[in-house]
Amino acid sequence: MSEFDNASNHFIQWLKANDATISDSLAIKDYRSEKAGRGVVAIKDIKKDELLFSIPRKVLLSEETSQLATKPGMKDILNSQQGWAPLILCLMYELKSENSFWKPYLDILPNIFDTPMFWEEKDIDELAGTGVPDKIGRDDAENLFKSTIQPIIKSHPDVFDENVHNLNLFHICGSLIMAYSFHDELTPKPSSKGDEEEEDDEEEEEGIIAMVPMADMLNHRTGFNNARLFHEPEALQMRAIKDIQVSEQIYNTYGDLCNADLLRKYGFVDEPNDFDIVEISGDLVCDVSCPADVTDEEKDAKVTFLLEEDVLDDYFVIEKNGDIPPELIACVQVFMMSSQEFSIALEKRKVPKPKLTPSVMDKVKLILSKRLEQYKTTLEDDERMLSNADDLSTKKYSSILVRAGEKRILQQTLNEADGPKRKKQRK
Ligand SMILES: C[S@@+](CC[C@H](N)C(=O)[O-])C[C@H]1O[C@@H](n2cnc3c(N)ncnc32)[C@H](O)[C@@H]1O
Repeated sequence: MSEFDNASNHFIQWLKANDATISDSLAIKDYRSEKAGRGVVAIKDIKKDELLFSIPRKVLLSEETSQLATKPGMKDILNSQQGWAPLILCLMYELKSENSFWKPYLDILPNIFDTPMFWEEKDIDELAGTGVPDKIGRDDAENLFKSTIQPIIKSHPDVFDENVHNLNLFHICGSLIMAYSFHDELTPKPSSKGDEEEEDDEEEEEGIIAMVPMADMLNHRTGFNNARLFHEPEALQMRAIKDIQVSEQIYNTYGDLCNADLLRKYGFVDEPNDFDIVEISGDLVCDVSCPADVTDEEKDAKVTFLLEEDVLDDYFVIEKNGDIPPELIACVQVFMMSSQEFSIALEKRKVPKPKLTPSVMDKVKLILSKRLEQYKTTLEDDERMLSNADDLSTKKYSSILVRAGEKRILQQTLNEADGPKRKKQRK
């Protein structure tokens, strides 16, 4: 048996020895040939609602269960930290602890990732224009390490070794939490933490953030979700949500994610992906829509007004259906206003009803065209490269799929805008 399969078996035995139940209708499978690591496969037909496995909470790795919390002073430190910081500290500690309770689990987790966080500049450059580069957050992560994690590590040499518990390990743990963790809805966050100052939208979910061995062995494939994790009082239970045939892969869902987010968080993309979107920055909408002679003062006043009225955003999202968000239309209308019209709107504090008049439509089309110009290649270039996908590296292939997906939405929206019967906008 290969070392890879040995580690998987050891992990399953460890789970069972710690009161997890695992159906004999499934097995961990090596999907490395599909660049998907381990996954879970049905080895017998499975019926909808069937229990696939049940993981007792003592097996979850979190700030509630990690041995780190039992070290002098550590519980208070963990309780005082927000967001991912407590779990990052626990994971850093457990990963480097030879006698960790979770060793059979930690042994099967990766320490190399395909996410753009670890890409070289030249590879990230392939994503220019897409929603990915601005959200990689390498600097934010390193600031968290320097400002919060490293001081705790340095001031506790009895527990941590700053040469071992270093930035590299921090990045590994951050990536694991990004791609593997769950929110355990029924275990509340420790009480000393407010909900304020959360770092990321991931943290808005209820409950404590935890690593859930086995639940995180399921891969994701857009449109193929056939299992779901249920948070029961006694355990976390993965159940089939559809009939699953023998030899089919069992897929959890990581959410309704566009390819940009799948790549950024998980390092892979799906084709086709019905959840693809394209983002248009509020800045672009403002720059294109304001009259050429507008003063900076008036532009700022319009921006402030639209922000206060909750209409302007950092980004507007166009989904695959090509609907132009009504908020974007309203912003265009306000930016296009003359000084006099804007004074009246400001006085009445009234944002106009979104209406795609021909002049507004012209601006929207210009916004879409300018947005397309933000990419370094055309959609035709991308389609040509995708037709010779065998010649492409995985990074390049994923990047082209992300940018082509966005451009297709832009192009289709533009085509529809030019068409004789534009769909009625949703209100
Ligand atoms: C929650 S883990 C799933 C288990 C993982 N395959 C493993 O071997 O540890 C999430 C990671 O699995 C991989 N993955 C999941 N679904 C995938 C897919 N459809 N294609 C490629 N990789 C996938 C990605 O590396 C992702 O970051």
